[in-house]
Amino acid sequence: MKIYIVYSSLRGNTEAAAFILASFLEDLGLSAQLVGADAYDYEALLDADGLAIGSYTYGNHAEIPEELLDLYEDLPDLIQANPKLKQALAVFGSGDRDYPIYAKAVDDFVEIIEKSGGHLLAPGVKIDGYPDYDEEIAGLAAIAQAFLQLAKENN
Ligand SMILES: Cc1cc2nc3c(=O)[nH]c(=O)nc-3n(C[C@H](O)[C@H](O)[C@H](O)COP(=O)(O)O)c2cc1C
Repeated sequence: MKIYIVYSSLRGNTEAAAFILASFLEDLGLSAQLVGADAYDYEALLDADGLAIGSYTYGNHAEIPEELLDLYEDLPDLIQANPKLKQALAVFGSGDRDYPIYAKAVDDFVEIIEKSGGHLLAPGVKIDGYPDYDEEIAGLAAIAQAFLQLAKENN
């Protein structure tokens, strides 16, 4: 099962979450390819079996960072073009609870996936700063478990 984790991280918090997710997947016998937003490749995702998106929240209006906008805009097409990926999507990302709108990029990615007919394997995971709260780690673990479940169903 080819799972891609496409993420962006300015200060390392979302990156840490991406690494944690990748290590959970590995522990379950699944392999994940970590892809920084700058190396995002539409063509590669046409062949993917799963995609986890990691996005921090930025800007004056709790925005998706610019480097992830291509992926955001491509998602409706990708979901239509790759039926495997359509069934195997997940979202996580770091924010800061002190901002008026917390980790909205996670909500935005969840929304575009659902609007495009994509299936989220597990609820979006919002992470306050560095991923160290139990519920955040549990959310990432739930994503990994859901990928494992899917891999079993498809075998
Ligand atoms: C200019 C600026 C704007 C931000 N706006 C938000 C925001 O609206 N909502 C939020 O939850 N976090 C906001 N943050 C906080 C970051 O999302 C937070 O620091 C996060 O941990 C960064 O993740 P990273 O380490 O993966 O880059 C903002 C940070 C900066 C510097």
